[in-house]
Amino acid sequence: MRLLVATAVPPERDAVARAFGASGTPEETALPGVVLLRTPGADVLAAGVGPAAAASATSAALTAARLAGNPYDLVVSAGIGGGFAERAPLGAVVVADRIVAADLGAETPDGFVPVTGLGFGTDVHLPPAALVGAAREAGLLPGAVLTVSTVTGSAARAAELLARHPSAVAEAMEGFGVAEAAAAHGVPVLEVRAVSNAIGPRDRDAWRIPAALTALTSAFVRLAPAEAGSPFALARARLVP
Ligand SMILES: O=C(O)c1cccc(C(=O)CC[C@H]2O[C@@H](n3cnc4c(=O)[nH]cnc43)[C@H](O)[C@@H]2O)c1
Repeated sequence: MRLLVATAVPPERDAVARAFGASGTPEETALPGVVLLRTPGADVLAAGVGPAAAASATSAALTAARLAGNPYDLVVSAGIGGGFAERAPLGAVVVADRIVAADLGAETPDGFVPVTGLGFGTDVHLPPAALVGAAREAGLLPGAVLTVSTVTGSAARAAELLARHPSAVAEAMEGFGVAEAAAAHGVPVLEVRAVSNAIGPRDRDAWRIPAALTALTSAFVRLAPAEAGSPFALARARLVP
């Protein structure tokens, strides 16, 4: 199973790498357009914050692997995220059954129109149901995960997003970019987010980042061991003939 995990910042990257047995300072490999941390179970990258950086670095990694004759089987967008209150509490880990570009579109006098309503592209990617099911069995909470370029900072904006996406459990800033890159390469995608903060009025002091990073490591320990019966291995058996 060749697994690529795309995070935003180095603490998230290292939290994922720990689950794959990386300790100390794992070796970094610089490729054109991306730096990879190679661990025994996955290649992990820190792309920077936002969907553009995520898409760029993920695409660079996918291209390099394909050209080397060793393509990835699965790409996972991972990190911390905001959780919608009463759905995804602090410390919960969610898995996206829909990866949604929640603010890609146009504002009109009648409200937000998604990019698809303008006649362009797509605004949602669907991770394979088998993989979402395997993650649910491993204790992750499934639901739509919204990709936003601006962190939600008010109750009104949180309510607006929930009205448009009733199944949303969380928001973050990279998933859709990672998913666009994966789709362009024909590779399945998943998004995993550990909830560090509640979505709503901004209160940075209330973010629980260390606890979320610990929960992220623990979720990957459950998802990704090398044994044949692990969720990722089972998913690979279902996804890759
Ligand atoms: O300061 C630190 O130690 C630290 C460690 C790990 C991560 C961070 C970040 O600031 C990560 C930014 C990253 O987090 C996602 N995120 C988290 N909460 C939200 C949210 O409520 N709305 C949108 N995105 C959120 C996002 O994907 C950022 O890239 C700091």
